Amino acid sequence: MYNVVFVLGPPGSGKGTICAQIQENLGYVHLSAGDLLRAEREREGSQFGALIEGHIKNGSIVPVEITCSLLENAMIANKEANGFLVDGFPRNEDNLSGWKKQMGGKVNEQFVLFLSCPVDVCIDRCLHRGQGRTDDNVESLKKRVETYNQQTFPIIEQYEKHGMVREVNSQRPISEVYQDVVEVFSAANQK
Ligand SMILES: Nc1ncnc2c1ncn2[C@@H]1O[C@H](COP(=O)(O)OP(=O)(O)O)[C@@H](O)[C@H]1O
Ligand SMILES: O=c1ccn([C@@H]2O[C@H](COP(=O)(O)OP(=O)(O)O)[C@@H](O)[C@H]2O)c(=O)[nH]1
Ligand SMILES: [Mg+2]
Repeated sequence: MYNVVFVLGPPGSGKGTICAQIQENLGYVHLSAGDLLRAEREREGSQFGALIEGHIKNGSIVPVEITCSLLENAMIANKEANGFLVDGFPRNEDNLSGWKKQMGGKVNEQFVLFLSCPVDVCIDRCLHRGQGRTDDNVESLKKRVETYNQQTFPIIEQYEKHGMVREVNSQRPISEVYQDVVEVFSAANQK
């Protein structure tokens, strides 16, 4: 059984930043669904490059079969990890049902780390992220936020109903956010 922590929050809430620090210090392996999709988009011979880029630019969600397989392959390649930080997934109902179908019997879902941050702050961070992403522009960001509000937040609410959500306010300096996140992990791993 793989231990899994889902890390969710609006675009720019700091998911990647916090996951990198957790990976560094707590032995979890960081799997960013967005990074895996961008790598697949660039992979020579991939049949999915154009489809992935279309969704990324449009702020819509790639079909779960593609994303989930990338995640599972990355988990298989890192069997020795204490657990996995699944960053930016599941983002909609299709993601959630596909994940349950493919991974249901293979994972122990520990909790959902929800980084909450006001949308205007998040958009501003993305516009200054400086990674040259094709979706860090005003037009794509508008669609990404809409997708987050309409499709991703309801997934967080579902997990909340099962008592699985740990919310941390990420509209604060990174060191303060990280401190609270470490406490969440400590509490979860004490059980
Ligand atoms: N707590 C924070 N305060 C200020 N800037 C932050 C904070 N966390 C992340 N950032 C910056 O905001 C941008 C988006 O962060 P990132 O981790 O890529 O977010 P996400 O993966 O949720 O989209 C990056 O440039 C990052 O350096
Ligand atoms: O499970 C996922 C994760 C990401 N994406 C796509 O990849 C984009 C960028 O996702 P990422 O998590 O990298 O963005 P972030 O929230 O970190 O800014 C999203 O808008 C989606 O189009 C997707 O389709 N499925
Ligand atoms: Mg990210």
